[in-house]
Amino acid sequence: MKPVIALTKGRLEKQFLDYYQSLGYDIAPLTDKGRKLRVDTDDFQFIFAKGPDVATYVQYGIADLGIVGGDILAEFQPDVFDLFPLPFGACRMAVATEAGKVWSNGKKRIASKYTGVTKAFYKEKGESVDIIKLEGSVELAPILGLADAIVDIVETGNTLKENGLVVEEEFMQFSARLIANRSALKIKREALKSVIAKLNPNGGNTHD
Ligand SMILES: Nc1ncnc2c1ncn2[C@@H]1O[C@H](COP(=O)(O)OP(=O)(O)OP(=O)(O)O)[C@@H](O)[C@H]1O
Ligand SMILES: O=P(O)(O)OC[C@H]1O[C@H](OP(=O)(O)OP(=O)(O)O)[C@H](O)[C@@H]1O
Repeated sequence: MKPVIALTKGRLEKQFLDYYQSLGYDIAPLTDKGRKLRVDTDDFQFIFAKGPDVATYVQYGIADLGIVGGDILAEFQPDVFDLFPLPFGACRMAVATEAGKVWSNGKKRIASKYTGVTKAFYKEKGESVDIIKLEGSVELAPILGLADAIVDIVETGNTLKENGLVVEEEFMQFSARLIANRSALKIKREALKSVIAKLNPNGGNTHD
């Protein structure tokens, strides 16, 4: 049985494919897959899913390995083994507000896709806030008056800038990560060891 890798669809998928190709793997079966969500290559079976679902497939052992953003691990804290960072998908978690925002004395309203991270961040600060969950385009919330600020990931800063927002505080840094199912690491140790080493940007020194 080939190892099963769950890959986050979209942005990380594209960046992973470049990385995977740079390691000498043939990416043709993965780029020519059409709408298929499960693809076999000579080395692996790949499944394509949204980030939080990648973590779920790995946690439940459907996938042996997963490629997922560190932001997803911070938000959902799945029970998986976090092997090592991969050299793509770099971004930061930040609080952002409208430029020149004047804070009132009331309880702040914070909009975010990352409600778990947001809650933990303000708890650590000892500040009580109202958190509003959004699914995307969170930069709209302060502009339209839904929230005082957002907590979101920032890469280039272009989305904030083009929407008149500025970073107030950055508090976490992420990249894509290789994660593994905990029991697969033990049971399929021999089969997984060499592929994990091959996917390791540091040449396999991290996990034995
Ligand atoms: N601007 C960004 N720069 C770098 N990494 C990002 C950026 N946006 C997202 N990521 C990373 O890529 C992962 C997947 O993001 P992506 O935008 O492809 O999916 P998504 O957030 O589910 O959005 P969508 O609903 O549009 O698919 C995130 O979990 C994060 O780790
Ligand atoms: O700093 P930047 O390089 O501009 O990147 C940051 C943007 O990228 C992500 O959004 P995404 O494109 O995933 O869309 P979403 O709003 O639907 O989550 C994130 O939520 C920011 O909006």
